[in-house]
Amino acid sequence: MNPQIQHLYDIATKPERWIIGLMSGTSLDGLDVALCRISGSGPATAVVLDRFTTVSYNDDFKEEIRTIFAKREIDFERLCLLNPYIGRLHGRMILDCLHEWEIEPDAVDIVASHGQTVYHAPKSQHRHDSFPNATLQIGDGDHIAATTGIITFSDFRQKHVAMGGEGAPLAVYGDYFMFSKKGENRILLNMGGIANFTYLPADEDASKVFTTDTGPGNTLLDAYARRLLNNPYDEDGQLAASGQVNDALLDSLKNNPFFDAPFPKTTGPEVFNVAYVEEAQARSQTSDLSAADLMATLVQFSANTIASAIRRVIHEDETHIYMSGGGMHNPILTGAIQKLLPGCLFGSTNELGINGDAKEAVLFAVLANESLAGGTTSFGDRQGVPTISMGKVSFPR
Ligand SMILES: Nc1ncnc2c1ncn2[C@@H]1O[C@H](COP(=O)(O)OP(=O)(O)OP(=O)(O)O)[C@@H](O)[C@H]1O
Ligand SMILES: CC(=O)N[C@H]1[C@@H]2OC[C@@H](O2)[C@@H](O)[C@@H]1O[C@H](C)C(=O)O
Repeated sequence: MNPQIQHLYDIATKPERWIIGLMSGTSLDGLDVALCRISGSGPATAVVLDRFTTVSYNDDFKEEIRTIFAKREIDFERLCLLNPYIGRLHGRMILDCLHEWEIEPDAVDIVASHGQTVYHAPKSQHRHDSFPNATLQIGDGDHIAATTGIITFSDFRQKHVAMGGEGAPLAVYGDYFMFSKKGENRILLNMGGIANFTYLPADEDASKVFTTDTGPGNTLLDAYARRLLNNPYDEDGQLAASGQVNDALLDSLKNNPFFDAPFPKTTGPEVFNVAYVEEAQARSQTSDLSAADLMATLVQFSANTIASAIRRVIHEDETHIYMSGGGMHNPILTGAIQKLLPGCLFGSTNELGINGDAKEAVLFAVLANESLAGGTTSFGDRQGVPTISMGKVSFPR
């Protein structure tokens, strides 16, 4: 037997695994690195988030990714070059984190890497009948494994697509395993570039849980913060707070079939981008709106679409909503959502033991753990939540 297979088997049978989860999201702010100690599997999964940091990307690198990100036409050579480049960069970032934490790489059992999404194309978006749902993440796992010497799981989304899903959202699996609670209806709301929520019913029935994207979270806010403020984001929603919501533009922004489509569904910055806003402005004759009013309207757009999606599944007051993702730090956004859902109890996943900024990186650690040591939970026979094991294995040598 290849000794690396034996090593993988030994990891799968350990009572506790050290797994580093990595997420590089649509906000392109940096690489989230979550060192987790995980025992058990399925609903018995227990996660201790031992260390967490976000390693910021420098401006040149962000610009480099933006040249190929969420665009229909790109420099194909750049895409090809960035695939190994990002893998190696993420590998080096892991080693730097471990050095800082004074942890030897061989103490870590597995790296679980999401990679960088460069294009997301569910059928509802690409509309080519003869092609399946599609999504593409780069930053190849072989390069992470070779750079760190740690067995790496990567490219988690393709199995979901292979089983008829859209490749996202995958949060349903991790949220169910980590945060489901008998007797309490829960909503886990993540506000990254794109917002999504997971519904966890009080009866803990796996065949009812799902996660759906709701539309933009911060992606439009960030795009306009770059344009209007020359900042990566509108810190604490300060610009938005100084403006007034424009109802004509808000209505025009909400005019998209994505919002009425059934759950679960996914989207991305391929749809919700500056061109989308400019078209909505042209339709509503609001192209000369002030920077502050535009930002206020964009925040309200995210808040309205998040709240109305959640309202479609909550039937009782006092549903607990646990927030995560960078949007939870924007008080104008969270304030608007709370106003739209007055009966709900708001908190963050920090209260459930997982730092909200780390939740998505932890998810990939949990998915790798499940592929190694679980795989027995059935999510029923439903579209969008296939019962699957995800991630491709890269050995270091
Ligand atoms: N203090 C703050 N005020 C306003 N916005 C903030 C603040 N802190 C973080 N954010 C927002 O959070 C974003 C980062 O969020 P996060 O890291 O969750 O996104 P992501 O993981 O890249 O996205 P996705 O989940 O869509 O892949 C920033 O770009 C910014 O918009
Ligand atoms: C294709 C892709 O990268 N989608 C991301 C993105 O960021 C948020 C939202 O859009 C979600 O669908 C997904 O990530 C999370 C981790 C998920 O799959 O659950």
